[in-house]
Amino acid sequence: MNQKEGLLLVNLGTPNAATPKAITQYLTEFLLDRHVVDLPKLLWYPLLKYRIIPKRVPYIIKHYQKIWIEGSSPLLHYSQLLCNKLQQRLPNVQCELAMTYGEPSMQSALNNLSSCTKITVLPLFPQYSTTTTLAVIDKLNQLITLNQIIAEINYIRDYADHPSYINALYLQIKQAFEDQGEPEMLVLSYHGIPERYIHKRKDDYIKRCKLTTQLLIEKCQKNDINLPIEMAYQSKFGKGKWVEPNTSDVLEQLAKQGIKNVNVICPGFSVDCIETLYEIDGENRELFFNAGGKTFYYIPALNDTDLQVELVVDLLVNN
Ligand SMILES: C=CC1=C(C)c2cc3[nH]c(cc4nc(cc5[nH]c(cc1n2)c(C)c5CCC(=O)O)C(CCC(=O)O)=C4C)c(C)c3C=C
Ligand SMILES: [Fe+2]
Ligand SMILES: [Fe+2]
Repeated sequence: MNQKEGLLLVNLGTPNAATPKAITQYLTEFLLDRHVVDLPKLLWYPLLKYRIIPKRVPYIIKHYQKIWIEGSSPLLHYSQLLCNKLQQRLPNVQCELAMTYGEPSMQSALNNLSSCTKITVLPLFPQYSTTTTLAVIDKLNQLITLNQIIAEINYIRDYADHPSYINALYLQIKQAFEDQGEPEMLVLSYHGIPERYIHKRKDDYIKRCKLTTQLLIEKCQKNDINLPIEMAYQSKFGKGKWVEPNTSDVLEQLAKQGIKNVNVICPGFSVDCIETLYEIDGENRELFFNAGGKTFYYIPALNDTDLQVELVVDLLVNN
């Protein structure tokens, strides 16, 4: 039988326009998913619709507008560029992009892959989490049942400790240091999660982030990059307790302790998005300067670089 192979890249999702309507639609779909927020629906739905969304949308719309690239959200822009480059690099594999929330939908990507007999699914989250990766797997499994898909499906659970990923991050850091000079301190900032998910769901996300950090530090030290490296968690949302330390607190403390020059990299974000371009390179940069810091450089995500393309090729080959 003629085997046709497909690769399905899945990222989180993002508004399709920097307008109140599009942002409302995106946030509503995303935050109603029980993988993301697990409060009882009867309580959460009215709170989200009448309190959180009306407050959040006017706040983040300005941020989205500032970072918008060529008519689209950076998350979609870079994910699409990556998918296009992978298609050129792998002419015998059909490459498709989907988002867990919004467009391009997983249903449309599966329709496009309907002639494939084997599909590898790569959630673009280097560290597994029930809030992101499991949301992709559960949604896809529902669609597979609904559409009676019989192709062989392989999921890549995560790649937090994959040598090609660690090497790509290391090379991205090395390049930044060559271009900008080595800073006094490097901060690794990962997206946070509510602390209760670690125990309630046995989410091993924090373990996976710590493993990436440990391997990256070892890789840097083996290659004579010996500056102090700290890890922290960003993007806290809502009132409950999230994992710590918080990136903003760490940066503020560093500046107050007299550290003048930092670089920040966000290893958990495969492509740049509002959380890296605005929260880190906008808000946290300003906070660091206000606390006494002098130089702040955000090291870009792997995006559609050759490093990221080759990383995905390696993940596919080893699967
Ligand atoms: C309870 C709320 C949230 C959890 C849990 C959460 C986990 C989580 N998110 C990412 C990656 C991304 N999140 C992004 C945006 C974003 N995240 C939340 C909330 C939770 N995330 C919100 C409300 C938003 C929207 C922006 C905002 O209002 O601040 C994005 C970027 C999307 C974009 O449009 O650019 C990414 C990527 C991970 C990896 C993660 C858990 C590990
Ligand atoms: Fe998030
Ligand atoms: Fe944020």
